[in-house]
Amino acid sequence: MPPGPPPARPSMPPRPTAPSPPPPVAEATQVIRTEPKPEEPIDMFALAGIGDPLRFDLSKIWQPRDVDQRYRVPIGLDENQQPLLLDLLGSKTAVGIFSGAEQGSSQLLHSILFGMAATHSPAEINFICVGDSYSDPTWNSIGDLPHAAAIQAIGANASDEHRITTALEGELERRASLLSALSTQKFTDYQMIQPQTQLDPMPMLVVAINRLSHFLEAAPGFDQTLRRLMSAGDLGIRLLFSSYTSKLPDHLIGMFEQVVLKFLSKRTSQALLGNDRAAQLPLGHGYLGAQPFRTARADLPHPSSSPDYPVPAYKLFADRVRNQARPARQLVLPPPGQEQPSGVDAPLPRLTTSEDRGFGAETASPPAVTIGTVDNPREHRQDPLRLDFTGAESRLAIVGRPGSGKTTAVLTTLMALALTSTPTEVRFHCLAFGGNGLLPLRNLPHSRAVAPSFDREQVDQVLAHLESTLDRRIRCFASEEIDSTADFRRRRAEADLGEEATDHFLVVDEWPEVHQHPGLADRVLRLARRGPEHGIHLVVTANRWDDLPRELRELTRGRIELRLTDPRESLVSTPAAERLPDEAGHCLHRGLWGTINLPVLDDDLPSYFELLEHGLPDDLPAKTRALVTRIDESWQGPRFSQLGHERTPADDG
Ligand SMILES: Nc1ncnc2c1ncn2[C@@H]1O[C@H](COP(=O)(O)OP(=O)(O)OP(=O)(O)O)[C@@H](O)[C@H]1O
Repeated sequence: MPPGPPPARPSMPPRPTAPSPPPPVAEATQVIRTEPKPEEPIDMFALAGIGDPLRFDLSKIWQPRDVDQRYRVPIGLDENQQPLLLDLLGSKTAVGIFSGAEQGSSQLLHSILFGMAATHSPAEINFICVGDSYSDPTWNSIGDLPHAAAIQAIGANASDEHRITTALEGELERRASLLSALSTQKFTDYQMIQPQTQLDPMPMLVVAINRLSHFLEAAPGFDQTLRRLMSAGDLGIRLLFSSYTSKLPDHLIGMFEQVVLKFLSKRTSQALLGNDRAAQLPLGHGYLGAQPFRTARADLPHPSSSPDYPVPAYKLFADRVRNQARPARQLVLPPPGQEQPSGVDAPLPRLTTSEDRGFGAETASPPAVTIGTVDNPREHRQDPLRLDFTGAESRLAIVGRPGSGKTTAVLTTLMALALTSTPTEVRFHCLAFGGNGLLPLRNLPHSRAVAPSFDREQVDQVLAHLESTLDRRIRCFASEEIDSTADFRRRRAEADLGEEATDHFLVVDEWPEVHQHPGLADRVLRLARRGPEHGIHLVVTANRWDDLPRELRELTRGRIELRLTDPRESLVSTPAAERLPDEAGHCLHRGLWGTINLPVLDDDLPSYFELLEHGLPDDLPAKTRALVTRIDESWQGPRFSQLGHERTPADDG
């Protein structure tokens, strides 16, 4: 946005022949302090009635207005030097501001948002600002306003468009369901009734789009959302866009109130106004419909600033109101992975050491753990990436290209289990076919085996042990009339069943290697079929879904899909897989984009700045081993034999 006042300009442009309605007068206009001379630039804050952004009375600016004054904002002065008001509750859903490139439409869009923020509290109006990657200057200081619900430039990042469109669609659904909860179809009626209810307030939401046609080129998928916004009914959402061209999507035609500023092209002027007057307009002049006016500006240098370093009034206004009101509901949160990765304990309650549970978090069985965070743009939230081994995730497949973070995801899952359950409650049996990544788990008191592929005897022993456990449980469940693992766990707490109700986890890291062991795939499949209902769970990893046998693919309803070599092979959604950043630890879980925590303590991770400079340290495996040692040393309960790693007298579970 060009700083400084506009050049001196001639008098008003001629009025077109079409008649225009008299402008309504807002309460705010009655407190204008100084009336600018025709040639003086018009300060938005003076026009809006709040005056000097350094001096206005914070307690007064957002006083509730009469119904007929609400959502009317001044945008400039008409030919009689009277404030010209834009009525956002008027009949049209959208307002389009047109000008040639750099001829003031983005600037007016920015100024109008500040005019709104100066006259309406964040409880009354919120903004979502979107644009192409060159739009950032148009949103200067908007992010500091408590009215800002989201600011999103759509650039090279494939997920940005999806996140903003999903967030808006979620907002449409949320508003529609709030309205229907009050059996009303009008947002203004909702606003009237809501204070007497427990329901959320519903501020007007202005979707501000900078350079609409450029934006739609960068974000073609947004067109569909635009269509929905325009046809959604009276949900209190208004579109405010700037455009350098008269060409617009069909569904906008006739749906917007038109502000036309200077154009160099007579043809565009003809298309918009039916004459070539926009081509004769001086900068800073325009038409609202047929009404000529001079535009107000929020970016005039404040008199207190030095001419060498002019500080625009909007910045001072934003600084004053920042944090001065409850901020708008944030509709787009920072994308996953924007911040530094978290450690395995980040989602856990405080870790302590106790005599009966060792080192870990005090949480109850049954086994379910949070191993990361997922983005839920439709609900405007981020949720824990939670694996529930009592349900769908009892059979879990972790699939992704080499280096996408599969082994790390397994480590984090098992470390999270080890920090939330004792070795009596959960036990791990790992076939470490994918390299040495799982070896640090060997010293966990929860691990019965971490068997490498070359140790055929150990691999066989792992399977034989689980098979006999399964067979024993099948008989035990029948004789004791146990109908579920929940029942099993409950009965364990109450009586001696002659069978430990431990949840066993068979982990097969790098599935294709099973084919090096004749008969192994069938044995694992049998455990996968019958195990979960008897507390025996399966975690498998593979580079591709096609590496898993069809039956196993169908059985594994728990799925973590990391970045695939070919996203078209996704079992979740190809577009979602294509949008996933090609960075280790980014995944899809239940259709949502998430990131997986690292298998080390949060305190052991570098600070954000260290991470920016040096990336992840090389000694993460050492830190995982240190955490394992800490858990091991703190465990004072019974120990069972560990295959290939005998350390303590056995009590075999
Ligand atoms: N959740 C994560 N967050 C940050 N970095 C990660 C994460 N997971 C893995 N990484 C990084 O990516 C590297 C590869 O991870 P990992 O060995 O787990 O991948 P993989 O898919 O098992 O690879 P392969 O198929 O080659 O065995 C690790 O060294 C680690 O630095």
